Amino acid sequence: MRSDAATPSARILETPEELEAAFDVFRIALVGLPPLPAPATEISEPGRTFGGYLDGELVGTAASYTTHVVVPGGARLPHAAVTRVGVLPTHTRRGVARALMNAQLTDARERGVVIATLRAAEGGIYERYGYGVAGRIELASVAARRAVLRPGVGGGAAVRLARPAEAWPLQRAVYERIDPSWTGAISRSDEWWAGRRLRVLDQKQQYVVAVCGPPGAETGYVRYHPAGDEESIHVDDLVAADDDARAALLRYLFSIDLVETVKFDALALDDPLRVMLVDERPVRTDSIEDEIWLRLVDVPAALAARTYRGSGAVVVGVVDGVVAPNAGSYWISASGAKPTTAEPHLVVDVAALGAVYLGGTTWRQLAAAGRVTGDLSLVPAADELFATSSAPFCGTFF
Ligand SMILES: CC(=O)SCCNC(=O)CCNC(=O)[C@H](O)C(C)(C)COP(=O)(O)OP(=O)(O)OC[C@H]1O[C@@H](n2cnc3c(N)ncnc32)[C@H](O)[C@@H]1OP(=O)(O)O
Repeated sequence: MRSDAATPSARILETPEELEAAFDVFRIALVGLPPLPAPATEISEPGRTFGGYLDGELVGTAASYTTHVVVPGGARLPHAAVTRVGVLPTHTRRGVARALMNAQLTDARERGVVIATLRAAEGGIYERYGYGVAGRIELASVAARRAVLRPGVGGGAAVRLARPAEAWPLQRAVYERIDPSWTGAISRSDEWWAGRRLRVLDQKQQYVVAVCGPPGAETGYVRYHPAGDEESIHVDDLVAADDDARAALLRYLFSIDLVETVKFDALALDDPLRVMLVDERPVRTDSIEDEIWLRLVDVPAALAARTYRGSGAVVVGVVDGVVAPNAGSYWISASGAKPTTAEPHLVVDVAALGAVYLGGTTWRQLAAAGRVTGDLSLVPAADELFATSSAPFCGTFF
């Protein structure tokens, strides 16, 4: 029964029954998600699933995986991969998601998490909770027959198909051996792997895993599945230790008989694919979408952990309406970032700072959007400081 006066609350769920109930809430909220073909405990990190309550009834949920994220300069920071946020359609717009996000943020801070990221179902939801778009991906279709790699491209390593029994342990072993170090990469937890495997087995039974490199020392893999029509494949996951391994996997994908189109569901915006081809026109952008929504959970720690470039210095003022210790001024130069009592040159809210943190959104773009105030003549200096040599990219969906 609806009671408009009810105040939403959130708490950590512990028992298997509570976790099942939370998954059911998420399944109903995310219209169309099939039931989980295994106990929810298999995909839920203990202590990381929150329940949202109204009138004592479980009506919402939010969960996370504990991993690390790579930030500019290569540091790996404690990270919460936020996932499965949902509120029953009968109880939306009454503050349940806000209660969940705030409880999750407080808990993450207490555990020493520095950054939280998520993948948003809709673009209009998460900025209010302090998340900004820090990285974007390209979805692209490649006409396989016309995709010819340049003669100078490597990729001589042999590619073999993983046997069904080894496919999942092998993907994980290769990912962990590579230990991705690009800006935006994250580690993948036990529960993430369990969840991914269950979903793929449930929905994409015809998936194939191909690996390259010598057995026991593989340097990359690609997992793909046939698309709806019979002449296309979707690349779900492609991980390579280096350019050579990546080229070997691409060469394989473009040479599969009967496959006219290879669809990539997530390429970094500066992926070298086009440039590797003799003719780049077989690559067509289907869309560019937000990938990494980033929330700075601990602003001083996050700012201190990444590197900066150039010779300038700016004092950035940060506004954070939820996490009071994040608010304040930070002196940022190539020698580092630290809190200061100086007057800020540029002022942003924590979501805008999250957007520029990995270098995937620029201060100039924020300024054009009216999201920076202060002495805007220092925007180019801020951009020089925050510039990175590669576009942020995660490549892990959660
Ligand atoms: C990381 C992920 O898991 S992505 C998947 C997210 N889940 C879904 O999309 C499933 C379907 N949707 C839902 O379950 C819910 O609508 C949620 C979780 C998105 C929001 O839950 P609610 O409890 O309705 O949000 P809540 O009442 O706390 O709203 C907070 C604010 O967000 C706004 N808001 C909530 N959902 C939306 C939306 N879909 N679009 C725009 N604004 C929204 C509310 O209007 C409110 O605004 P205000 O702060 O200006 O008052």
